[in-house]
Amino acid sequence: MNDAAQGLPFLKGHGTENDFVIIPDPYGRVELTASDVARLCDRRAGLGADGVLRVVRSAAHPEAARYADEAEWFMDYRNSDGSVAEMCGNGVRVFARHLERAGLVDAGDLVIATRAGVRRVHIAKPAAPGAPGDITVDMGTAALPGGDVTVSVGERSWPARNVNMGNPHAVAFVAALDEAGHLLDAPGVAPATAYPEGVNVEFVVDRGPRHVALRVHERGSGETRSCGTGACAVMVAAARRDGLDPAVTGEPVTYVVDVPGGRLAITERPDGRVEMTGPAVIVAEGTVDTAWLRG
Ligand SMILES: N[C@@H](CCC[C@H](N)C(=O)O)C(=O)O
Repeated sequence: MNDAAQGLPFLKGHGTENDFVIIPDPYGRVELTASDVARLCDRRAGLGADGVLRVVRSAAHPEAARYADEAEWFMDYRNSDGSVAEMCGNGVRVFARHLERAGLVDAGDLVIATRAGVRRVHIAKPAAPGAPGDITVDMGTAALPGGDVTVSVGERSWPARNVNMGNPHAVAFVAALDEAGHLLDAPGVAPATAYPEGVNVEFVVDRGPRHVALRVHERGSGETRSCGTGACAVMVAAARRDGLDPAVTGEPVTYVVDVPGGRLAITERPDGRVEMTGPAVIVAEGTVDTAWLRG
């Protein structure tokens, strides 16, 4: 934290119940340590969230200055344990909703910088007053590193697909979502060399044609109610398992991906770009007591 700060303005929002504390910091003056982030995200002693989105002008952030001409705003995302991650799909939608609500951008098209590169975003106009439209994010292309991966919880294990959406995922198809138990701890993943930076793990079941449901254990946040990058990784893994590859057929493919906190629509296009559409809501705003945060 910046010692000069008297109180730290924040907002709270969520996308399919993946929830975030949002810290507006246009000039990059707020220094958030890992322990500050963990305190903010603490669900009993803090505000409670799966992660923090710091909203900084790209020009004011050393990791994003190179994007400043293209993307005015940089999403500085941290997991709830304070660790830094490259990308957060639900976070980008919530970040865009905050910018729109604050009057910093209009509905329509914008570009947001992330550690995984720039992401093109479309904010749909409200269908009716008070009914915010969905937000679509071009999530870039999925990388599918080869090699077998195995996910395990206790004595059980499942083959999984390694998918990178700017951040790392292991996608395991299971017979039932409760097979993986309570997910209090991070699932084991082998070989560990497949994920030198850690991994997000998705467990997936089929719900119908091009319709799946997932549970997720997120690196740095534990089990959450949704993961946007995870839903995209799952969609691509499910499509390949189903013998569908838009790059081969020339036709886009869309899957509905149910998450514990809602529903996302994910489309893979023939050029490999993956688009995610879903809701994003701001629910509160206020001021953090900086004496508490530093205490
Ligand atoms: N919930 C996010 C992903 C957040 C980052 C992830 N935990 C990681 O460490 O890679 C999403 O919606 O994509």
